[in-house]
Amino acid sequence: MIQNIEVILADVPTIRPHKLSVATMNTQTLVLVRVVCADGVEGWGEATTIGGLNYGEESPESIKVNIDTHIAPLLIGMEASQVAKAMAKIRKIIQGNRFAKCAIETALLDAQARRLGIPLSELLGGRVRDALPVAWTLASGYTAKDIAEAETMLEKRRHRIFKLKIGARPLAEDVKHVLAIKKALGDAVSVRVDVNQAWSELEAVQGIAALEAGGVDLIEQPVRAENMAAMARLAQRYAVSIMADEALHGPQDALAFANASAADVFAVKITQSGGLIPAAQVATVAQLSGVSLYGGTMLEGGIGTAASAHLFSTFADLSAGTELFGPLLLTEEVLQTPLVYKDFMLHVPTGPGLGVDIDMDKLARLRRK
Ligand SMILES: O=C(O)C[C@H]1C=CC(=O)O1
Ligand SMILES: [Mn+2]
Repeated sequence: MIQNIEVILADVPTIRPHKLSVATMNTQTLVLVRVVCADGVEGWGEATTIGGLNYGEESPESIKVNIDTHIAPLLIGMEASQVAKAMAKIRKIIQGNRFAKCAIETALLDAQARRLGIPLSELLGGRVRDALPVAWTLASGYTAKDIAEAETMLEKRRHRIFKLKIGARPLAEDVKHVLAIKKALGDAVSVRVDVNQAWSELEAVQGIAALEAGGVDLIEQPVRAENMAAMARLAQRYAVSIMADEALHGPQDALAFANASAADVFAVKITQSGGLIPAAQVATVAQLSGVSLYGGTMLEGGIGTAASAHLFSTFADLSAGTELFGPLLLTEEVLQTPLVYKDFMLHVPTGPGLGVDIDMDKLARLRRK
């Protein structure tokens, strides 16, 4: 039986300012959900977002209020092992709130996998790989700093795929910045850009042409999420891969995008999709439609990152890799044992459930009072 649901906010400084076209992050607010069951089993989930309300329509504070006030009371007393039944009730009664739903579903699935003594990946259909390629985002705002950061990552054998955040500055400046980094890092390295919706279609036409010619591999969400028609025109116009991110709010959007041939790659995010199961459906739609997959992040800490890793380990195709580096952007680790990043890969935990555990003393110090 589901006995208690607690939502914890913890503000953790980032290792350096992280500059996106929609926000500059100096801290990340972890939104953690703890579900306690009557049989003594506990599950954890995460609903972390980026930049308060700058990126998505749920804020850390709204997620906490909505779970505490509207979602938890619907679940208390329900059978904890019947995760699908619990989630069907929430999805029927509660509109929107995909991040909140994701955290709840993750915690219930974590608890159930622990109960069964199996890794979460096995409850999600079974892993086909034990380690995931993991990109790093260069977003200091300075070209020379970004190049030095990338070189350190290459030396440490931590990352060899780099995503650059652009769209805040004039197009010509952004193009110059990206091409300077690509030139410095060379052909053995994959350089990608994320515009976070900042360009008009005309800017995208001009920007993508220059970036493609300079050897950039992938263009993420160049135009507004709502503008599926522009995404389709860009995807058809250019050979370089066009990826949808903010446009995908679950399986229904994925189906519309696939039907419109509006992206070459989908960034699958468990929170944006509304949970692990809907995120798996987004991946299924992609695979049935010939769209490639990328494992996305909302820069979550260890819980959300582990949950995402378990799901992405089950994807038959993961040709664009992942960006599950969230915990590495933070100055504080909330897990008892950190996730393993080695030889350009994130290793998927092997223990029961998420296979990671919260350091409760650490969290007690970090949590918002
Ligand atoms: O992809 C996004 O839009 C959000 C996020 C993921 C990595 C990163 O640096 O920012
Ligand atoms: Mn993105």
